[in-house]
Amino acid sequence: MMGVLVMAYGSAQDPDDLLRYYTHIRHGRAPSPEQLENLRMRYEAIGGFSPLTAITQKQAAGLQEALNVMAGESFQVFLGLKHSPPFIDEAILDMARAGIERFVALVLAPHYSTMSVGEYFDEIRESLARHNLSLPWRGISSWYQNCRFIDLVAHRVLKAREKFSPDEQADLVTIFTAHSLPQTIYQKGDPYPTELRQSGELVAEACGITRYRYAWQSAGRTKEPWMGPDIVDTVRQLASEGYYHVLICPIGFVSDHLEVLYDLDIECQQVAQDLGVHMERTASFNDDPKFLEMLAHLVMETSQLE
Ligand SMILES: CC1=C(CCC(=O)O)c2cc3nc(cc4[nH]c(cc5[nH]c(cc1n2)c(C)c5CCC(=O)O)c(CCC(=O)O)c4C)C(CCC(=O)O)=C3C
Ligand SMILES: [Fe+2]
Repeated sequence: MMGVLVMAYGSAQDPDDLLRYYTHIRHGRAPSPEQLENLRMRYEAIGGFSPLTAITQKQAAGLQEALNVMAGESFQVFLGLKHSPPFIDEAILDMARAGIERFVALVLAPHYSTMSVGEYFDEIRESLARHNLSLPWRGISSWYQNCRFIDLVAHRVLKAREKFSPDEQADLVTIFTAHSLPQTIYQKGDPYPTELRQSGELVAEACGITRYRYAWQSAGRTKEPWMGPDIVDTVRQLASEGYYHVLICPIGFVSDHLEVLYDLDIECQQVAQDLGVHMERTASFNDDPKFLEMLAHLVMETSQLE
């Protein structure tokens, strides 16, 4: 039996879990009361708390089903989250207890950065060492180039374009976004910025669109500089250039969560409306069976590599 360790960010369980969650994201440093209150307000604006963990659980269950159909029950999926239970460390222990001898590690984020996917892989190494386990494993660093993924995103882009009239579509600008990171990744030669560009190019080519841009979203509220251009500034910039129809494709994310439901649908949408910009975004994959089939293919292909 091959283990599949599916990993994602995790979200607060309920409003009472917010301080613990925020402190965990900040590597153990508690946020100030103002920072906490600000975060609480953002969660309240999307209905109290994030749907992320529930969606991630459905994705893991759907991936297990797809693997069962395609590979005859030779894979067992385990879920490990970065910042909330079930933690990656618990999933590693569960795998060992289940007698798993080797596993594929998959992060539910398509692009690689040392500060995103790299940290999930670090957590696996630390957990294995902590428990004196020596399971061989293969991490899927990134999967933004996977042609099935590109086709699925292209399909979502074409679908979302239908929300604009044919005239508006002729004028429409598509913006591909991913989570911003501190600018220190530029000095480290991190592949993340290039990977976002490549994924956008591939999708644009697949849908036959030529007017598109890139932006970073959801930059942290810290003093250090984060990667730009920011999505909100980009929408302002486009309006100043005379573009009033904008489609955002948050290609760096595969679920609905705070970054999508608040940062795009509320914060960025408000700025767009104030400017008279018609803004839409592509729908998240969530537990779309086609998306989970794509992940199943990816896992099977990776498990067959020597
Ligand atoms: C690369 C990356 C991804 C994408 C890859 C991946 O998915 O792994 C991602 C996703 C997400 N980030 C999320 C939430 C948050 N991230 C924060 C803060 C931060 N993110 C960072 C990086 C990333 N984050 C970093 C370097 C910080 C600063 C830490 C510090 O301060 O040292 C904060 C703190 C407050 C704020 O800054 O807004 C929150 C609440 C949620 C879930 C929201 C929900 O519950 O629905 C999701 C999916
Ligand atoms: Fe984050």
